[in-house]
Amino acid sequence: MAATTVRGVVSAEPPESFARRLRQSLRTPIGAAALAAALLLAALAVAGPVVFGDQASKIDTSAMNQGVSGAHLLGTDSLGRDIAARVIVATRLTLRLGLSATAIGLVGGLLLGLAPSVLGRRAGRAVTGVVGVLVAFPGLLFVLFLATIFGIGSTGAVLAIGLALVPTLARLIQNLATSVAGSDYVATARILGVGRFRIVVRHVLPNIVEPVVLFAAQAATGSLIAFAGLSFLGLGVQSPDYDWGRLLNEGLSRIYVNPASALAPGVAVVLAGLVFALLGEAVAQTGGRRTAARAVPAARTPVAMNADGGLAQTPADVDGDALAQLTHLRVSFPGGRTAVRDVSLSVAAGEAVGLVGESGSGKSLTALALAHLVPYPGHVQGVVRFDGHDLLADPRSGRRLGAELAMVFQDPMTSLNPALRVGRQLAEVSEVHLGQSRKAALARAVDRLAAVGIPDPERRARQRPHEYSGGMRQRAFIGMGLMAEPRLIIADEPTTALDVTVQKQVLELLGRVRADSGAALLLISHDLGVVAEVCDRVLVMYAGRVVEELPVSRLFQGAAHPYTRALIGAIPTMTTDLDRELATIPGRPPEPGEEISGCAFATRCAFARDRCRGELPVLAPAAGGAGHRVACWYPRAGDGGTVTDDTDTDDTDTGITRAESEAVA
Ligand SMILES: Nc1ncnc2c1ncn2[C@@H]1O[C@H](COP(=O)(O)OP(=O)(O)OP(=O)(O)O)[C@@H](O)[C@H]1O
Repeated sequence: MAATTVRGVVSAEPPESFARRLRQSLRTPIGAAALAAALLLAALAVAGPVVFGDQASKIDTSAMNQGVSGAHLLGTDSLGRDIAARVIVATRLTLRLGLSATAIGLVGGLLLGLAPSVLGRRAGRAVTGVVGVLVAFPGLLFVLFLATIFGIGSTGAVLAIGLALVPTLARLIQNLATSVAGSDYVATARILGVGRFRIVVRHVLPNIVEPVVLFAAQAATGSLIAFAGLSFLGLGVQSPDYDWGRLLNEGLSRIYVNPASALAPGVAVVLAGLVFALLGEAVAQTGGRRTAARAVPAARTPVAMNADGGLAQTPADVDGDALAQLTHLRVSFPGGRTAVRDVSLSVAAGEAVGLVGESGSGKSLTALALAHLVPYPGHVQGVVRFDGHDLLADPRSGRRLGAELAMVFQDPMTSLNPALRVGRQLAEVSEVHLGQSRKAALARAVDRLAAVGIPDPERRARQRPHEYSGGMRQRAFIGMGLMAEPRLIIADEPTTALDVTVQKQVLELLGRVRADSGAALLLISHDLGVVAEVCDRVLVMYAGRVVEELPVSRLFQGAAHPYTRALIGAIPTMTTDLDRELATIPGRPPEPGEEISGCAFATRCAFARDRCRGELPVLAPAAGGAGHRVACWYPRAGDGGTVTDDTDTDDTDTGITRAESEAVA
């Protein structure tokens, strides 16, 4: 599966980097203003009650209800207390209550937001459903409802406002967590058998911290205003305590006598809200710069692990020698989209098998099924065996995969967790699977980084992925696979995102790793040249099915399926005429949901006849010899090359066709 990326708000950079960018943001005019205002507010909250406390509470019956004057900048209240002093003193309580409510909202939001990532699918869905219902409830009504339940007063108001924030923050965190959960590095952690809780703490949380901070700043503004509202209505802070909302309430009754008594606390609420908004803006600027430049993986949902409806396995389907085996694999998605149809393949210990085909042919899903990683709501049927264990029948056996299966993804940027040091990520494998101590695991990580050719591995182990080049990241990721003792490496287009020289280094590294470890390889690639260089055997997929399987030695000379030959014909060579358009296969492959009767390639095949359009060809031994199977009614034979429309001369050109061989039989 191509590592599709979308722009998003999830942090893809490490915390230090975020802190550095935040510092830069705070040096901009908006940032500097936000920082200065926040410091002033904090100073007022800390020093205000100490300096102005007495003046604010001193009753002076000789100066009641006075207007603005030199002695009383904002006038006095009905007991002769100085309103300016009271507004300053109220800063501490107002901020304390507002921030407490925000903290409650944040903690509740994190708990509910991360719960679906930690709980099983069913419980997770229930939590998501509850949050969905709560989000639909109008916020203000929710606050009033809760305030009534918890009772009038500061504590009740803090609880009411805090709890009313929970659904919105929980929904946001759920969305962020889901998008991080779809990243390659979380998939890797799953393959490694890392528990859900640990994945959330180590991989998800550090990567959502940035947008959560941003939304928390906005929530603080909201709770400040909500508090002022509740106190104004008499549901919040009660006498003799006072916050800005309460002062506003008291001042409003005298607004015609002394407008400043009502305006001052109102202005204080607005200004404090602005400070929070400015701080949020400064954080947003930080994120804005990052999101413009960076991309994060598209959301994927939790791993589907289901056995129901699997096709019956017959004893003949089990290959005793296979390390990994798929039998009658079918992967479908809701809406009748079947992406993989009846695929059977096996990889023997130490063998290198290539999986090729156009984009969308089902290669990645086939490999993901083997790694137990088909994304939800994908439905997997058939038999998936690894080292004799039936992974679908016993999902827990998938946990065993961690040490024995290494997966290399296309995009090295998304394979490693951007928030963790590379050494620590590698070390996690040994800690989880080999039970090594932190120190020993780190030493092994350094050793493995050296083994994959990372220069100065000790220093590099302390760095984060963004400090590595693309090729180095891919090497480090391969090194991660070597932390345990992999018996199978699944490499999904491991070189596509790299430039040509680095591609060669990574392929050589894979070859060396295989030679050293004896691991088998399932290599997914668009590039037949790469597959021919690295693999022993090739399977060609088209529209979710394997249409040809043959030894690599026969690929370029003996391919029998018109599709395989067309793929070969489309490879430019040194003799390709650069003045002519490159060869392509006309038409497009069918969509996973499309009804296909007969051969899926028939509409694009120059040799298709009526039988091809009406009857599905199954994989059957080809004339080429042992290990060569083809799903075509009229397979080609000969020297390979570009498929041309030679329908008229078909029988003489292609040698023995299956139709003829069947007729002979
Ligand atoms: N999560 C999903 N939901 C729905 N359809 C999906 C999902 N993942 C893959 N598919 C569909 O399944 C088909 C096969 O996808 P897959 O990624 O296996 O193809 P591929 O051969 O690996 O392609 P590529 O070379 O582009 O990675 C595609 O048509 C794709 O649209």
